[in-house]
Amino acid sequence: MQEKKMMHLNITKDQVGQYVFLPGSVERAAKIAAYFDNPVKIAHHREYLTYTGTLAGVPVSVTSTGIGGPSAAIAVEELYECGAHTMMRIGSCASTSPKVKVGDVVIPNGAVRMEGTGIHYLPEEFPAVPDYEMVKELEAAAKKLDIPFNIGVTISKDSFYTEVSPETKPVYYELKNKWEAYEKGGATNSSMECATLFLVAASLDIRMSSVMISATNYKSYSNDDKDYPREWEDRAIQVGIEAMTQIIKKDMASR
Ligand SMILES: O=P(O)(O)O[C@H]1O[C@H](CO)[C@@H](O)[C@H]1O
Ligand SMILES: O=c1cc[nH]c(=O)[nH]1
Repeated sequence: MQEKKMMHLNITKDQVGQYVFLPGSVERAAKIAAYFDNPVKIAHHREYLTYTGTLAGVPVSVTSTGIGGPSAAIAVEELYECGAHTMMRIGSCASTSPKVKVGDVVIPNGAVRMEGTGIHYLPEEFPAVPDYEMVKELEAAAKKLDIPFNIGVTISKDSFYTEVSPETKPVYYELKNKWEAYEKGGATNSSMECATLFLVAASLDIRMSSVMISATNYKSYSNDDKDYPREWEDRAIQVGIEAMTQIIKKDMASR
């Protein structure tokens, strides 16, 4: 009988590793795969581009998740069904604090749930947090590579332009108050998938974390592609690859 192929990712169980990187963008998936040994393109269906290779001799994969929680949740569910148990978002984010400069690496230790997919998994009072051991490995990797980093609360929102230009939106009164409150609460950055990923992972009892590159300086938004700091993306990728390699090695040693 032909093996089941997942409906959205177009992958089968034997085609992916148990350790998976989750960038938002398709382009970043290819960049991450370039760090694997023997990367092979597995499938590209909708926003989901998957490569599999090895790190420390163990099969690893990367799957792009597209933009936002709904598509990211689908990726995690289908990868989990194919056997993955340890996943890491390698993303980009916006700084919401003077503590985070453009090009800094950000490692979330919790996420504001300004998103809708997570409520389909766990009630609103449940915290969206990454796996603690993975956060520690990411911190160690950033220190080892001497890359400037911030560990802090990330804001996960379902909409891009309500943060970039909130004053143009009918519910500005609410957006303004919320963003001010998040900043006062010490949130250091924002992006669009972390809370969902942390909550879906909690509901499946698998490990999830995130490492991101700050694409903006505090309060200096630009939606002009020429201002996007692609040259810094490799920093987040390097930290993620190093941390995942150490996680794999520790897992192998404790078997
Ligand atoms: O660069 P990625 O990983 O896609 O992350 C960020 O970029 C997209 C918005 O431009 C959202 O997906 C946001 O989370
Ligand atoms: O400005 C940005 C950059 C990345 N991700 C976001 O959500 N916003």
